[in-house]
Amino acid sequence: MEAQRLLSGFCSPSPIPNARTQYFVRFPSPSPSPSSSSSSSTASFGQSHRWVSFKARPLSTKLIQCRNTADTERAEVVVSSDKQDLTSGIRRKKLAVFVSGGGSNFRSIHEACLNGLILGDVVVLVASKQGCGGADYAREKGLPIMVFPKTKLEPDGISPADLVATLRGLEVDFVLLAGYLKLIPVELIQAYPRSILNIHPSLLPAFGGKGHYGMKVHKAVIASGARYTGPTIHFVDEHYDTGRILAQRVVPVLAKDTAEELAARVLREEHSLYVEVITALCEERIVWREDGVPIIRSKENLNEYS
Ligand SMILES: Nc1nc2c(c(=O)[nH]1)N[C@@H](CN(C=O)c1ccc(C(=O)N[C@@H](CCC(=O)O)C(=O)O)cc1)CN2
Ligand SMILES: NCC(=O)N[C@@H]1O[C@H](COP(=O)([O-])[O-])[C@@H](O)[C@H]1O
Repeated sequence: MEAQRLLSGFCSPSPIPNARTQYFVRFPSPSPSPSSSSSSSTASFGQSHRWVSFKARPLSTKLIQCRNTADTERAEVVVSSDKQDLTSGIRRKKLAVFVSGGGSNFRSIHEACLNGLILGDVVVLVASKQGCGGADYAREKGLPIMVFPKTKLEPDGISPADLVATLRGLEVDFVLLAGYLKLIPVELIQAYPRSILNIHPSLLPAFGGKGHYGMKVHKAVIASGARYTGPTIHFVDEHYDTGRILAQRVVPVLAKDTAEELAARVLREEHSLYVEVITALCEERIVWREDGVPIIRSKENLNEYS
């Protein structure tokens, strides 16, 4: 067995298993060979009042998870060599992104899919108008584009029924609104329950609803004297900005901020927050509390939520 490296890892099982708990360390299975033993083995653990420290022989440790089992007589420590191990067995998701403007969130999401951060792929862009930055980026990347809805200015736009049918035909798992400025129809809401997210540039429910979009939001925040703002990511229901809040991030409003300066500061946090949330969504780490509030389970520790 390779020289063991002391890897002081800690996990706080909750509830604390009793002293008789037997811990199992599960390593990624080595390349299959007739002699390879099972990848699980017991290991010696010190157990203090709240923490368990353990030795493990990591292949190349990046992530350690403490998983409680239903059986309080045993808790499992998963020493994983990389993210893939922790998401192995989870299917890559198909994403549809909806835009109306510049598309910087769309670009950020697409890049995170390409670089492996997000366990998913953008399979279609839906734009409210052909002539927007998001559509330009999709054309540059060779992504399919649909225009929705059909309007006088966009006669090639499709109907709600065709939108749903096309997304279903593409086997889209999640719909991500990223600066989309039209009302999502009830047909799509019903076809994709708990599967449509939107990002809004204020801390909802403040500064949300009809008429609250883009720079209008930042101007209203500054005019109100609010000292804090920030992006909100929420599930989409039939009305503007009233769906269940999933994630928020606080951004300071500075005394001499212009709306443009504030918008830029919030947008940077949007890019980071949306990629983090979509990563969790595609890794099936969204959990719905009994009161209907969605929360995100930590990747590193299955007992932590945000
Ligand atoms: N069913 C839903 N559809 C949409 C939601 C939602 O929560 N439920 N979110 C919006 C995005 N959004 C805020 O995050 C938002 C976008 C646009 C408006 C708005 O007032 N739009 C104007 C039209 C603007 C235009 O066409 O240029 C309007 O309806 O009069 C408010 C909030 C996306 N869809
Ligand atoms: N109410 C919806 C709304 O105002 N959305 C906002 O539009 C901008 C789109 O930027 P992007 O096109 O560069 O991603 C983003 O700031 C997003 O929060």
